[in-house]
Amino acid sequence: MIARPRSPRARLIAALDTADADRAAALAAALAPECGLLKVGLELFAAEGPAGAARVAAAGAPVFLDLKLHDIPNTVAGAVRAVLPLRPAMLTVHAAGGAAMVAAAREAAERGAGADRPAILAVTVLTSLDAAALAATGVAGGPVQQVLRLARLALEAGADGLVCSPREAARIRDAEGGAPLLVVPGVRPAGAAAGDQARVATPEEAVRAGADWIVLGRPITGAADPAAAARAIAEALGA
Ligand SMILES: O=C(O)c1cc(=O)[nH]c(=O)n1[C@@H]1O[C@H](COP(=O)(O)O)[C@@H](O)[C@H]1O
Repeated sequence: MIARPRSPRARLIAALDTADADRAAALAAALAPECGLLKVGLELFAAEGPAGAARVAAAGAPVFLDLKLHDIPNTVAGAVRAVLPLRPAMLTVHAAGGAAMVAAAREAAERGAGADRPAILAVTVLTSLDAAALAATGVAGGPVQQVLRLARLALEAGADGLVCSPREAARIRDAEGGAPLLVVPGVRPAGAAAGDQARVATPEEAVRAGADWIVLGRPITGAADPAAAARAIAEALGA
């Protein structure tokens, strides 16, 4: 399983959110030397499937396959088995799928890939949800409380780590300690547009709060020079 990052550059995960495999491959080639991992998400996977993910992997950096699986345990286990040949370093499931589903994902990964398995990361509360949007889904108590509840559930079920916003990272570290891998999207360099992200902070704040890795998409891929944008973020973290 992937080891914790040892340098500011290694903390950086670039999200390659595009439906165009040629663009994803070009971004991957430019960004592989500047980042710890490259993230393949739903947009590229829906458009280009495993072949799209393989083109990103060809750039040479480890791949974070962010499929946010959320289904009955049997179906999630099957999906995990199906993507193992891509040798992702990280794979996401939704903690809200429940303990049995998270456990099924972990077991399928372990059986299929042994010690080489991807880290199973449980997404807690999407960073695009503010308190009102979360309440509208029927969850009482606010994002922090729900993130902490789902974090405990997922870790007890066998998740290796969590995905949360920078606003909850320190609270997770207080509650769960240093062991869980913490992957934090909703990250914006000072002055960058938040877009559809609701719970955001800067790269420096996210790392100070306890993030192992930070995920940035548009602030990097939307820049005129994505590699330079990634380098600037790593430099701000002390690279
Ligand atoms: O699992 C994720 O990576 C994820 C979880 C979450 O709660 N919020 C979130 O933004 N992400 C992903 O992180 C990336 C953020 O992209 P930008 O908003 O463009 O920086 C996207 O690829 C999202 O799919």
